[in-house]
Amino acid sequence: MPMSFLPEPDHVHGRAPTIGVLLVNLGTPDAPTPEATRRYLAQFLSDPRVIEIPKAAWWPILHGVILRTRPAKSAKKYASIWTRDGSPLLVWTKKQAALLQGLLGEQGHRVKVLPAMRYGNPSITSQLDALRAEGATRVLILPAYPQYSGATTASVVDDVARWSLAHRHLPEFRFVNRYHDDPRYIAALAESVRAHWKAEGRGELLLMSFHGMPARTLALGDPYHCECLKTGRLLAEALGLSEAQYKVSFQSRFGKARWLEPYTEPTLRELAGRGLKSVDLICPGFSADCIETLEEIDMEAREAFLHSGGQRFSYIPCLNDRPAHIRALAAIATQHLQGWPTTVVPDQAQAADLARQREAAITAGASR
Ligand SMILES: C=CC1=C(C)c2cc3[nH]c(cc4nc(cc5[nH]c(cc1n2)c(C)c5CCC(=O)O)C(CCC(=O)O)=C4C)c(C)c3C=C
Ligand SMILES: [Fe+2]
Ligand SMILES: [Fe+2]
Repeated sequence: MPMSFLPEPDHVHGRAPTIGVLLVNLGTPDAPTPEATRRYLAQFLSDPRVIEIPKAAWWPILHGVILRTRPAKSAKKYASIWTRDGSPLLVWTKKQAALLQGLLGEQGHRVKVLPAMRYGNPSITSQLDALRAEGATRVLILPAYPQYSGATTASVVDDVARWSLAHRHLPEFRFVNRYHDDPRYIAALAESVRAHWKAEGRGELLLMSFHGMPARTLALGDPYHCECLKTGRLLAEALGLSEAQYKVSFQSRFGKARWLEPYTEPTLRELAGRGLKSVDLICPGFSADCIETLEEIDMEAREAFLHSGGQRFSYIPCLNDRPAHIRALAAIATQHLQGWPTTVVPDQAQAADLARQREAAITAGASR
């Protein structure tokens, strides 16, 4: 614990309390350059939730090898997907936050929704500061990870806890741990697949590729693998697919250890080798397109499939800003906001008026 806490903002009497929602995703470099990518990877890969290797063993590898070689390679990949407005992951997360605030507002919930990144910017800390400056007394943390994992969801909780360590008057926090089997999320995925099939035609198989994790995390009790499989099964059911018509795989292996299997790219090669000509690929665990989907899947995995005998590779984009996705997020947020006074609060004069009317109605009722 620190010896003292950061100064509190001046108390404002009678200010309507603000309710904040923080939509958090993983994070991304500030620019597609080796320097910015190095800063981002250094923060990301120093997180003990992400790399579960004792610091004494990991530090020399991270600083001596990985941060000397990977930033330049990753920066090139980032450059290949960068947009005029910046990194796709950040662009989508900002858009989702704005749309979510708009939809919740239309539904009568007055909340302030801000985007945040676990690594890089805008940081969770800076956005919690911003909410605090606006007088937020309650904050719902909504990690944009449908499937819970220690590396992602729990790491967001760690960061919120770190921010809390520096403050005296804490807002009330709530956390969404998962929504991997939420019917509205599954329906949004199914709708996106059907729309894609309608526009682009339908492949022989739907491959559902999730971000991987070290295989040992499953044995250690991480529910991630199980939740990915359940999302896959529910999506297949929603689409009426038989077991032969879909498959779940795991991508983005990092390091030399075994990760969750089957691996996406070898699976695609194998399927092509066995004569599969046409595949549709969706990444249901990513709520926004990012380097892992746009580069690793839609460029690298596509090439691997087509070079192994496949003829048609059709990538189904992430849910991004699709209306059904925003509706799902709004429904999930609303469920977790229950009991908090999000509905538009009348000002004090109006409130007094309403109270008088109510009083009069009760008196009138009693005298009848
Ligand atoms: C969606 C869930 C994710 C899990 C689970 C996850 C675990 C995990 N990731 C790494 C290493 C890297 N991931 C990288 C990028 C990245 N990862 C996720 C999501 C999950 N990661 C996203 C959304 C992104 C995209 C970021 C972007 O800017 O677009 C990267 C960086 C890219 C690269 O250099 O390849 C690394 C590294 C580990 C080790 C891990 C589990 C322990
Ligand atoms: Fe990752
Ligand atoms: Fe990757």
